[in-house]
Amino acid sequence: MSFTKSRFLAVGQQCVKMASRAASGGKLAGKVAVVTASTDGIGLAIARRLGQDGAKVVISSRKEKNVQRALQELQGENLDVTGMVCHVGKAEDRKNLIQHAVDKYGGLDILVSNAAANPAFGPMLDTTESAWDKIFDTNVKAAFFLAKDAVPHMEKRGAGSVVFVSSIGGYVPFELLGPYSVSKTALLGLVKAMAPQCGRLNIRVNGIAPGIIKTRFSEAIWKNEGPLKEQLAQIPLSRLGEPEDCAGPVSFLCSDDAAYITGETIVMSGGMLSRL
Ligand SMILES: NC(=O)c1ccc[n+]([C@@H]2O[C@H](COP(=O)([O-])OP(=O)(O)OC[C@H]3O[C@@H](n4cnc5c(N)ncnc54)[C@H](O)[C@@H]3O)[C@@H](O)[C@H]2O)c1
Repeated sequence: MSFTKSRFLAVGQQCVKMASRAASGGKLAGKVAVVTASTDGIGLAIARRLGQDGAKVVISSRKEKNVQRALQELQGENLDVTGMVCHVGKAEDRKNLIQHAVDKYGGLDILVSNAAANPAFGPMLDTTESAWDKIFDTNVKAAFFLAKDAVPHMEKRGAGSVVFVSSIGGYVPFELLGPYSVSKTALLGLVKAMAPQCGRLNIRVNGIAPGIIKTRFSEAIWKNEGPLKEQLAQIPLSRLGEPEDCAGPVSFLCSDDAAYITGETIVMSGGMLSRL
């Protein structure tokens, strides 16, 4: 089957599933979720899916115009969403984002930490200290401190779910994305480090590790025939991932279906990780 035809069929199946999810009221009904960097790509798909599954969702990104565009799009789909600007590297923005969810919707049940920076592409030993700091401040430090701000509100609800967006690069580093890959390895550790203390508060902490997903981040691969062919040869499912391939597993992790899952990271790479 051609790539386009299989994608067409996958989209059709997704539409059928969306209709049945809406009809059932949604497995996240009554939950309040915050998703960072959610005006585009994987974050937007996650926000949309949590909303389709019944959650009230607070979206965010660094630019007001992107927040407004995404809000219009999601509200146009009849989803219960609000949004605000949040640069996750700024402590005040992180606190305001969590507080916005509590003020607007009365509490917080779900946090998806999706924002990531990647200013350095090239050999590991060419990494500058400022690039290293930016990557680790955004991808690791901000992710932890946002979760730390969220936990007391989840504790008040008696339960909660935190999901960190890592990468298959966290398991097997991409050679030319060294510091980024190490930051994603740190998130695998953060999931495990937070799970015990949070578990005693009935707050579950998990992660996802996407493979190559078709977003702006990976366009150097999918917009060029050579690299695309090379990568597809390593993916048993013979296609790149779509943002929606990440969204379903996140919704599952945040739902009661995953009530006994914590400290884990789910890989969605079309089988690629098993080949690396
Ligand atoms: N696309 C892929 O192939 C892929 C694979 C594995 C993991 N991921 C991860 O998925 C997540 C989403 O990536 P994506 O592919 O949708 O595209 P992306 O890389 O464009 O998403 C990252 C988002 O984070 C935002 N961001 C960066 N710094 C920020 C900050 N300080 N505050 C708030 N937002 C900030 C960016 O504006 C961008 O929208 C990232 O964590 C990325 O590392 C992506």
